[in-house]
Amino acid sequence: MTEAKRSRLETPDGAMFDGYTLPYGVFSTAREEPRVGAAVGDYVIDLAPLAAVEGLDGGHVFDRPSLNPFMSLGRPAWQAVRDWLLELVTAGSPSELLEPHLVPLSDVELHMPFEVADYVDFYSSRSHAENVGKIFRPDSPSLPAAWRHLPIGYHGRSATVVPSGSEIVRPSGLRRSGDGVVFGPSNRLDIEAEVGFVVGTPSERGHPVPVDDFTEHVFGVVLVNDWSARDLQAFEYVPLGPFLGKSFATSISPWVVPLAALEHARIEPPVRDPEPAAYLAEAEPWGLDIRLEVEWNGTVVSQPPFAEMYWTPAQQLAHLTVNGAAVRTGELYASGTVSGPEKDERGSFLELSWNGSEPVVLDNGSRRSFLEDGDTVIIRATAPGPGGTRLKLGEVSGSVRPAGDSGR
Ligand SMILES: O=C(O)/C=C/C(=O)CC(=O)CC(=O)O
Ligand SMILES: [Ca+2]
Ligand SMILES: [Mg+2]
Repeated sequence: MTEAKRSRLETPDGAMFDGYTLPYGVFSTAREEPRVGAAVGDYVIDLAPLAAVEGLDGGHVFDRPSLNPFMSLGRPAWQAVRDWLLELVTAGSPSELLEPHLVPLSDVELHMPFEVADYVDFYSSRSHAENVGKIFRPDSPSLPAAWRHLPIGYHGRSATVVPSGSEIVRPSGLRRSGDGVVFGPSNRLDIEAEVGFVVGTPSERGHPVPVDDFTEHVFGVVLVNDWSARDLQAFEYVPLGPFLGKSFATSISPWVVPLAALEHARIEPPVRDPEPAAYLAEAEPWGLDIRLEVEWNGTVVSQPPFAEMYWTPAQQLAHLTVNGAAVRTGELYASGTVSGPEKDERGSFLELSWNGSEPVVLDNGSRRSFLEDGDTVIIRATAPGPGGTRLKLGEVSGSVRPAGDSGR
C-alpha cells in the first residue's frame, strides 16, 4: 500500500473525516432525494453526478437511497471506486472536477446507510463476558463453557436498527420486582459500545465462508450502540438469550468506513488458548487497533480498546456460516460489547457502575448508574491510518425519551 498523498481538500483537525477514510453514507438535501455520498473533510461528495460526469462503470448504484446496490457489486468494484476517490481527493487532480459535487455536511440530512438484512450480535470481549458473568451469575464460572472455543452470539432484530440521532424511547416490559413480577418502563436502561461489520457480498446457503475470505464479503465498519434494558433482559433471557431486552433499538453510525481504510489498524489479536478449531484458524488474523470513546451527557466515561477483542470479525463471519447459514448483502454483525481490563475501558454502564453499586460521576457532578430520560450518549472511534496518522471513524449518538413517548 502506498502512503496516502496529502489531501487537496481542507481537512482541519476538527473536521469530521480526513481524505483517506472516505466513508460512504446516504444523504439528502432540501432539494434532492436520498442518495449515496462519500465524506471528506466537512463535505459530502455527491457520487452519482460525479460518477456520471466521469463515466465511471456502474456509477448508477450511487443514485439510490441505500448502499446495498453498491455493496452487492463485490470487492473489485469497491476497490475501483475507492482508488478513483483517493485519486480525486489527493493533490494533483483538477479541482473543477470535484468542487461542483461537494455539499457541506452541515447542509445535509443523513439517513440509514444501508438496508439491514439480518442483525447478529457477538460477545467476543473477554473482559465484558467475565464482568457480566460475575454480575449476573456470581455462583458460576465467569466465562461460559463454550466461550474460548467459539465466538458466542445471538440473532437480533434488523427492523429496529436505527441511524445515529434517532431518539430511543425507554422500553417497557416484564421484570422482577421483590418477590413478584411487574410490567413497566425499564429502570436499568444501558448502552453497549460495539463495532459492527457490514456484509457486501452475499454467501450461498450450504457454503460456509472460509475464515480467510473475510475481505471478499465484508464491505465496511460502523459504530454500534446496542441499547439494552438490563432488568427486562435478566428476567426473560434464560435459557434462549436476549429478546425484548435488546430488540427495541440498536443505533449505528451513518458513515460506513470501508474495510480497506483499516489496513493500517490491523494487529495480532490476544493469544487464544486453546488453539481455535481449524475453521477458525486465520492465516493473517484480523485483530484491529480501534479505540472507542463513550461520552455520557458530555463527559467521556470510558475508552474501550477493540484491540483486546478475543475473536476477530473474520472468525465471527466464519463461525456464523459454518453450519451452512447464508449471509445477504446488508447483514450487520456486531462485535459484542467492547470492554478492556481497566475500569475506564468498560463498554457498558452495567459494568462501569458495577450494576449500580459504584455510580459514575459526570463532570457536572451528577451521578449515574443507568440511563435517565433526556440523557445523551455518543460513541466515537479512531484507528491508525497511513504514515502514523489517526483516522476518525465517525460517531453514533442517541438520546433517551420517556417511556410511551413516540416523539410524534
Ligand atoms: O452475559 C450476559 O448475561 C449478557 C451479556 C450481554 O448482554 C451482552 C451482549 O449483548 C453481547 C455483547 O454485546 O457482548
Ligand atoms: Ca450487544
Ligand atoms: Mg439492540
